[in-house]
Amino acid sequence: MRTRIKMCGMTRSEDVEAACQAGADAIGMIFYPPSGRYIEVSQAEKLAQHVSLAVDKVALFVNPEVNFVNDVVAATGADILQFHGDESAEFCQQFGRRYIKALRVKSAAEVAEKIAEHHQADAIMLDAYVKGVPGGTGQQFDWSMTPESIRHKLFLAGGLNADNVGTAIQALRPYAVDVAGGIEQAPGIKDIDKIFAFAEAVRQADALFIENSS
Ligand SMILES: O=C(O)c1ccccc1N[C@@H]1O[C@H](COP(=O)(O)O)[C@@H](O)[C@H]1O
Repeated sequence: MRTRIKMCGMTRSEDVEAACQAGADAIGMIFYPPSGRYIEVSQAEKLAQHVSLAVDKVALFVNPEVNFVNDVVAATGADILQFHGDESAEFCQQFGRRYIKALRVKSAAEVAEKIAEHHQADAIMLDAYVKGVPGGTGQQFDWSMTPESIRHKLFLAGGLNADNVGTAIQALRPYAVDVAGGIEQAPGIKDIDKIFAFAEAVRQADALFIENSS
């Protein structure tokens, strides 16, 4: 299995195109106004037109209004919704779209409880817990708190970059890795070299697995 790649927090068309060229499987757009990576719906509508055919468009929200989610989906054609706040399972399911439920890792017990609550989510993202900030902090969490049972639908996030993503893949074998800050020069402004380096580091880690298992 190859590790899927989601590159998140896109604000510029050239970054979207570079991510698609580098081999990203999904592109994330952030609809959480306090984020330095936030984009308006009208901007996202234009950005979505630069996403390659087989690359999923992910719309990220933190405790959004229902109408706002519907507006974003209508404007961007988002394939996948990512809920990064305290949304209930019922809330996430009502849109009839595939969705990723992001959980911030505070304790193993709490993660287990939330995974059980969100067992119908298409994917679970684990990200670092930082008080008062819902995500995109550039911080890593203690990977040993990752339950084995969700590896097949795990999006690993939190402080990943080209230097540490290989170690993360070796340690956890997640379904996908998710990155925002690790491919940037400033919030929302991606660095093309870092985009390609990240994708290459993932490919190298996957190749090592194939090599070691043959
Ligand atoms: O990136 C943000 O600003 C953000 C804001 C609110 C919720 C989630 C957010 N980002 C998500 O967090 C991951 C990890 O970010 P990083 O690599 O540690 O910088 C990011 O990929 C988004 O999925």
